[in-house]
Order: sequence, then structure tokens, then C-alpha cells
Amino acid sequence: MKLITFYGSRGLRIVKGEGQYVWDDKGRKFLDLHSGHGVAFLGHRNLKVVDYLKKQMDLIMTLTTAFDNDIRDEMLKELDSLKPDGMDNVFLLNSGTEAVELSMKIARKITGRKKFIAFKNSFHGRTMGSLSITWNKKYREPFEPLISPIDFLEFNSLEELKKLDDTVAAVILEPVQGEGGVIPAKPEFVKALREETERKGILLVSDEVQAGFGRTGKVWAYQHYGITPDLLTAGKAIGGGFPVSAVFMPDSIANKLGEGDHGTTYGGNPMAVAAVAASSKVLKEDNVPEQARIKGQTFMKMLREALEDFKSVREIRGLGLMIGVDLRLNPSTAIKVLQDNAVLSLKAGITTIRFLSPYMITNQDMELAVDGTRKGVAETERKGSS
Ligand SMILES: Cc1ncc(COP(=O)(O)O)c(C=O)c1O
Repeated sequence: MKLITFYGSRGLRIVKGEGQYVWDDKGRKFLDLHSGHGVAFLGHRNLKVVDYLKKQMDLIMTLTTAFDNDIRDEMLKELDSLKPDGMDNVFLLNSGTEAVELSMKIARKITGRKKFIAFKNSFHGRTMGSLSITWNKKYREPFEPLISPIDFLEFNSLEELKKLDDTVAAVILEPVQGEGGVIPAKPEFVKALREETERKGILLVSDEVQAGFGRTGKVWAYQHYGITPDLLTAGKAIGGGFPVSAVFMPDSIANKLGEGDHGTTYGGNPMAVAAVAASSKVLKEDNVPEQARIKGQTFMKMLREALEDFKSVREIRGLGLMIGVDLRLNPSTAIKVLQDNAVLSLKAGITTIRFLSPYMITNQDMELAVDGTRKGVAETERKGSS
């Protein structure tokens, strides 16, 4: 029996994870800045998350949301102080793409309109709805026809916002594009987008599956921009390693949804809920967003200083601990060299080395990563790969 992965093999057999590190079967230790596509932002096997999951496992592991239970009440209480502005309602699902799918369904139901707007370089998932608003043609084209109508606008272009009209149900925005190349939205762009969507009765969805839950230096990435979206999708980090995603929304939207509008067998199960409760506690108790902000600044400064002489480095960018080193060449060699130097990273877009670091990264870890990046970029230039 073979497992289908759809990802190229990294050639490592990982046996254990703890905090910001993982170990392979040969006992080698790696700094994990891949973090399972950004899931392990609170570290591998975060003690509080493990504790909550173990306790929950001893009580009950599956329960539909048609029944009440205590851990759900605890999670809701914990989320109360973290929730996006004015969003008193949350629906739990199991993966990022499911959260995006639900946000699209809600947008159509609430507005009665059909069209979606996404941006060039966007990534929102790989099921039919979220795939329809994902930019990369390679992911989309084999599966067409997808949902329509969809328009992809130039990211960060004020001019493009003129194309928004009253046929649009929702604009789906990543405040920091992740898979597309770690590209933060510009403040003036997000402000104008919010104004324009409000004026035309279009819902603004902040897709924070990757950027949300502290990673960018604020609990939610939209908070950097002084706006409030209508819907927010979250995933990855919110379960501290357990698969769970969420859609947050205000009463004005939740009150217009009813029984049968959506459903999920696993969504909101007690294990996922326990994981979110524990992760929310960690986020607050460890002041995680602030740590991500400060460490992200340090890491980015170190990378900039170490890489300033390399001609192939186009830009070092990001927000908090969501960082990209954009090259003028293919980054695959550099990512391999980093791995050979005990640092796991991942690709974004077609030219970017992406670091999605757990928040407990230390200065010493950063030095290791910076050193590995220098070696990786040097080797990339030597090979002249493009
Ligand atoms: C912004 C964004 N939205 C949605 C998704 C899809 O999440 P999942 O892979 O959990 O379905 C991702 C995954 O990388 C993402 O980065």
C-alpha cells in the first residue's frame, strides 16, 4: 500500500517534535521553520495543548455540536478576548480550505450575489470553491470548470479597486499572502479596499488561515491595517497542531444563517475544541503576538544584514514571524542547503524561501537559520540556477 502525498519528498524520516525542533530517525535535530506549513506556530507538542488533549481524550473524543459540553464553553470563553472585532460568533471546521468554502457560501447567501474577487498570487485552498479563488493556474486548470464568476485583481493596486461593483458577493484577502510569496498588503490598499467594499455592499473576507493567530505580531493580521473585515477565516496555528479551522462572524451575519446552511461531521469536535481552548490560553499567557513581533523584527534584520551582498537576493519581507527571502533565482537549492544545515524551511511563490517559525525561536536559532540561508544563497548563485 502506498500513500499519495502530492508533495515532493524531503528525504527525511521525522520521529519526534518538541518546541521549535524536530528530530529524524538518525537522531539529527532540525530547527523547524517549515512547521508543517505553519501549523506548529505554538511549537511542537506545546505542553498546554498536549495536557488539554490528554484530559479530553479521557472524557469524550467525538460529539456533534447538537449537544452541549463543558470544553466548548471553556473554548468560547477563551476566544472571547481574542475574537476579531465585533465577531461574536465562530463556526469550527477541520481545515483551512473548508473555512474558506464556508465563507464563500455565506457571502452568496447574505448578499444574494454570485461573483468573487481574489488577488493575483492568492492561495485559499484546493477544494473546488477555494481553488476557484486560488491564483496559480497550475493548481486550477486541470479541474475546470470551477466556480464562476471570479476576477483576480492585481494585489496592492489601488487602480484595480475601480473594478469592484455591486455584482460582487465578496472579496477574499490574505493580509499577508503566504503561499504566493510572503507579500504583505499595503496599508493604503487595505484601507481603500475596505472603503470600496463597504460602499458597494461587498463582504470583505480576511483569510487568515496562515497569517492569523499571532504570527504577524498581532492576534489577527487585519489589525495591522486599522480596518475590520466582515468575515475571518483561521486555521493552522489555532489548534496548536491539532487539525481545526474556524470562520468568525458578527451577529449581523450569523443571524441570517440557519439550520441546514452548512454542517460538518467532525467540525467542533471535543478534541479540536480542547486544542483551540489550550492554544488560546497559550497565546495570551505567553504574549505570543508580541513575541512574534519582536522576534520577527530581529530575524528580518539579521537576514537583511547577512544577505546584503548577495546579488540574487531581491527582497527580504514579511510581518512578524512570517518571513520570506525573495530571490532572483529558484530557491530550491537554498532550501535544500538549509535542510543540510539543520534548518527546515519551505518555498513560497516561485522564487521565495519562506520561514514560518514557531514563536519560541531563540537568537541562537536565528543565527543558525541566517547562516544556513547565506550558505544556501551562495550555493544557488554558484550553480546559477534559474
Ligand atoms: C491563506 C490560506 N488559506 C487557506 C489555506 C488552506 O488551508 P488547508 O491546507 O488547511 O486546507 C491555506 C493553506 O496554506 C492558506 O495559506
